[in-house]
Amino acid sequence: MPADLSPIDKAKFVAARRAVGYVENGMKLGLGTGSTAAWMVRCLAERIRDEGLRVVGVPTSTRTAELARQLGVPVTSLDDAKWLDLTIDGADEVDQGLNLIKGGGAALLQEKIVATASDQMIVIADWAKDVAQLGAFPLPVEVIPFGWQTTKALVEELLVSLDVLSHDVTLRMNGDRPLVTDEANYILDLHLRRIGNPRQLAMVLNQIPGVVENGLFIDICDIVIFGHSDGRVTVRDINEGTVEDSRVLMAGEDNIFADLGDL
Ligand SMILES: O=C(CO)[C@H](O)[C@H](O)COP(=O)(O)O
Repeated sequence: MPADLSPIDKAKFVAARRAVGYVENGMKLGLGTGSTAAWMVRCLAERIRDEGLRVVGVPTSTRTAELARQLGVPVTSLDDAKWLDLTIDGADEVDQGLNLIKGGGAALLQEKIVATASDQMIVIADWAKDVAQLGAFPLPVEVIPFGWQTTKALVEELLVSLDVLSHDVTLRMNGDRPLVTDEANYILDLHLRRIGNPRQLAMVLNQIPGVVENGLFIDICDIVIFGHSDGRVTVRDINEGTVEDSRVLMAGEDNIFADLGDL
């Protein structure tokens, strides 16, 4: 195990490891984006290598596609796969109703399309993403570059009318240039007070011309697996509440992180 693995990375790893346990032979999978999703791709590659697991994945970003190819996880397009059995992805915040804020990694558009085209979505996250109410994490909104400043003004006007704006809406930058998404769009980050009605906000944001999609995932996630740095996971199911709070067990090991070096 890398000696300097942070407590957060340990938590992400155990959540990913547990989620990959839900994967069955022959499944078509949505592969999320971000550092937690990258652990999931590594754990999936391990099962493909060690158990001969047969799956195909639809990546939600060029980053995830590259990682999957490097590690020998077969990939295809959503148009080829058409419908998926399961998507496993990270999140920036998760509330008690399993509503999410996503898009911290600027991949929310493909992530939402892929998760919506799946029978089931499992979110994997470290314990710090578990919140009572969404909104402390700035809400990402993908907008087309044409007229983005007008779109931003319309978004601000809406947020003021809903009384949820805490301070300015900002254009996400990559150095001294706007960050450009995989779909050649920009990202606005909305700094809000806590979001009282995420369903309403998600709907009205998408009515604004120039807005492509927002990072609120409502009624999409079925199960959340929160990892803890001591190797425990908390599993929360949308239908059954918290169904499990246990340590991730691996064959004959005292140290849950002992085989990280193989990934
Ligand atoms: O939504 C996302 C990318 O658009 C990520 O899933 C989210 O930002 C969580 O990332 P990480 O696992 O690195 O904390």
